[in-house]
Amino acid sequence: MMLKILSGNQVKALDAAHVKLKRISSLNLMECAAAGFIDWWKSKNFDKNSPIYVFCGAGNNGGDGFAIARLLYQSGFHIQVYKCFGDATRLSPDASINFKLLPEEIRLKSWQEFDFANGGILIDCFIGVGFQGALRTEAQEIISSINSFQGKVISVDIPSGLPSDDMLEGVCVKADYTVTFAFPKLSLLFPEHGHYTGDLALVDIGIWEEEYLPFESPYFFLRKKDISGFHRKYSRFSHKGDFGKVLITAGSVGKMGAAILSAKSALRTGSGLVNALIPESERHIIQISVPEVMCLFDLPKDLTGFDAIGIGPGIGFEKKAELLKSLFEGYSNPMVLDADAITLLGEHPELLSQIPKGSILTPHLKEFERILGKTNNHKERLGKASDFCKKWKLNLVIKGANSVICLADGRQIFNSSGTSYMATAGSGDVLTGMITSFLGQGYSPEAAMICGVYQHGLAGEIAGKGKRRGTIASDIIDAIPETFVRLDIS
Ligand SMILES: NC(=O)C1=CN([C@@H]2O[C@H](COP(=O)(O)OP(=O)(O)OC[C@H]3O[C@@H](n4cnc5c(N)ncnc54)[C@H](O)[C@@H]3O)[C@@H](O)[C@H]2O)[C@@H](O)CC1
Ligand SMILES: Nc1ncnc2c1ncn2[C@@H]1O[C@H](COP(=O)(O)OP(=O)(O)O)[C@@H](O)[C@H]1O
Ligand SMILES: [K+]
Repeated sequence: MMLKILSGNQVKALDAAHVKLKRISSLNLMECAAAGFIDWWKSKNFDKNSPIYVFCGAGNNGGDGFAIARLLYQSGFHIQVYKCFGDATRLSPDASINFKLLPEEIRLKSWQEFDFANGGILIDCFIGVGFQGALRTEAQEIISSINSFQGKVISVDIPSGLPSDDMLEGVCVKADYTVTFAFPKLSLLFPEHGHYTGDLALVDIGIWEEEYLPFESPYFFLRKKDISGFHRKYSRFSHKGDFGKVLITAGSVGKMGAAILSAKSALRTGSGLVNALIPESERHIIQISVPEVMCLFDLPKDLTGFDAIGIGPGIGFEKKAELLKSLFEGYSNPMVLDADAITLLGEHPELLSQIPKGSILTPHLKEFERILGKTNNHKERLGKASDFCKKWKLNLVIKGANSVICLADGRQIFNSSGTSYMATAGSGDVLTGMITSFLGQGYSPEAAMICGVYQHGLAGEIAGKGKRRGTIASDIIDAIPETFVRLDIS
């Protein structure tokens, strides 16, 4: 089971059902959230001498803030709590109890008394998923002031002012870190909001995935623990035929790197046999750099012997629409379409209906526009992707941070692995090779995308750890085998 991403409106009902099931109080759950935050805090090793300012609203997000302030105070940190509400405001019941539990020494001052030129750490517990309507004037002022703070800002559950399921319209807190509870709120995964959310951490507050079952949502969050269930098991007697024979159609004059990267990635992901369809004039470069790959110079008449086909990286455009057509005519199993193949589909929409059902298209945002048209934002993009997948019975991987796997049945799965060090030429070619390889090993399109996308991100993390912005696509390939080790996949 994968973690469901619910809407902000569903959170109250989820919490209420959880509290009932576990026979605890909502106050216990708030304490659990605060304790989870403290665990994350400890993992960060923030400077013990740094002053900490906790900005609290009157709702349960503020309640989290009071509890966090108490726990940090007990651990010896220098805390001051600031209230973002007037004296006459009634606190939510749990916030009120946590307010009363605050030690006398760190009792509240009003946010207006705070000098935003201060340094240190500001914990933003002003507004959480209970944000509704348009921000009131004072709230706008508070948020703009928080954004003028010179130190680090940590938002609890969600940056205050960011709607949990929609695009930001007004102002919201710009956080360096967002520590969110139970599941990532949908809007935290939109690229447009990256500037506001900062680094994202997910804190488990003890709600099991089964407890999400009664709640409808097409969105899921893919984590490390989900991956092994999608993998095939091999036996001692497995032979190379069991690991699949794939065809990678990639590269052209001047772009043979794309073919090398995709083909090598397929091998490193476990394919038994990798054939590359390339221009004959370019054979030396690939045969020298990846001797394990066999080269073809013309599309074979019979394609049925291939367990999977991946097409697109660096193929160029000359006569390639015809190539796509021939592939679609000669092959009826799901294939992987990337890069130039996607651009060609944008120019030849009449080909969309001929793509084998269940195939996987892996566009980055620009390529996405070429087949699905312009979108104003990620929310709209997800909607268009869902309609497209259902209409054509195809799957999409919308690439980027938190790549989204869009399935033909409408489910959309956000990936959690990866690093910005992967924003480097050729890393998409690596993904094409990996997904094609899993498809060829007999994985369903869903399993191939899930394992491919997650492990691609994990390989990027492994490669990026030591090489940071010096990471190149070949480093990601070199790290693929280590991903099987980390996931304990034999
Ligand atoms: N038992 C629970 O329900 C739990 C809730 N938790 C926390 O509770 C939060 C949700 O709490 P609530 O539902 O009380 O809501 P919030 O505390 O997120 O939001 C309500 C507060 O925001 C203000 N606000 C809302 N819309 C506004 C607007 N347009 N302009 C200005 N101010 C506005 C309200 O006046 C109120 O003070 C979560 O984000 C999470 O941080 C966690 O403690 C986990 C357990
Ligand atoms: N900031 C990021 N965080 C995580 N992954 C990223 C990030 N930027 C890029 N990636 C990943 O790197 C790959 C880039 O693919 P693509 O844009 O096709 O590159 P190229 O065309 O150079 O091969 C995608 O899989 C994408 O998810
Ligand atoms: K907040």
